[in-house]
Amino acid sequence: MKYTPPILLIHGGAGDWSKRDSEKGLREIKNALNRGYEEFKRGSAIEAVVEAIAYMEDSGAFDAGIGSVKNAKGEIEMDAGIMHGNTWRVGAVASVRVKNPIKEALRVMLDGKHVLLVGNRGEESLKEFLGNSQGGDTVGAVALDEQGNLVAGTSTGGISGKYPGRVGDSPIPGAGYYATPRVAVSSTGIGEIILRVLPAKEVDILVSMGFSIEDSIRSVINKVTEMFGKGNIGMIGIDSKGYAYAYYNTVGMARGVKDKNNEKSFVFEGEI
Ligand SMILES: NC(=O)C[C@H](N)C(=O)O
Repeated sequence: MKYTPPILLIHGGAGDWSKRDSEKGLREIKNALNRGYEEFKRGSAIEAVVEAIAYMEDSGAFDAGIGSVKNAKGEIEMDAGIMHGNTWRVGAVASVRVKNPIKEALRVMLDGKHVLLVGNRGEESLKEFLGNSQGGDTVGAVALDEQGNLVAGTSTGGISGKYPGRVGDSPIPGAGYYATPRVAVSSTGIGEIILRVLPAKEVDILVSMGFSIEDSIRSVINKVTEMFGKGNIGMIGIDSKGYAYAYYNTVGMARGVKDKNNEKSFVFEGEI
């Protein structure tokens, strides 16, 4: 459906939400949506995306920030990335242990020298928060502001029991997120599949060929389902005209959208 900028569309992960606290997930999606949307008053799509994701990292209801799942050694290692579509600027961090990985990713993007930094570089330790995982899922946000800025970001604790040092799709542009002058997209699901398919990049290619954001996201996810079966991917996306869409092949995906006149959020059925 078409929305009026400024628009914020977020997700709290695709997965089996029948086994999680979906009411809490939905409540926290609404809070994150409102927290991020506030930023449009003073900031741009960048601040809206970062603050919505930082809220979800701090919530504990999702597999990101303090809610991150643990690796095989019982430690938290998080990945995050952000991209500003209009300028192709991008910043990401992988295998970090900081309070808000999305803010670290933003620092990498604003610094501009590199795209992806790996490992801890002496930031605030998350040790005191270890063990807060409530089994939620990866978080992401996409936004289009009134100036036409398209921004996408994703943040995750990865996959429970992963090998130490494992990096998923979430900090990789074209996989866990992607933004161009045409679209902003965030993915969630099994990183080992998403890294093979690069669905966020594919959505931009399809939109550049003239397909709608809805058809593009649907066809990429249907392709993943054909190749790898169900239960492994969800995506949200927005285009430069304000068309927004969310789709997944899992049992649910926490998600929500907000503009001046609309606010919607769902975990299970519901059309963005
Ligand atoms: N739940 C997720 O979306 C996990 C994330 N895509 C990863 O594989 O690291």
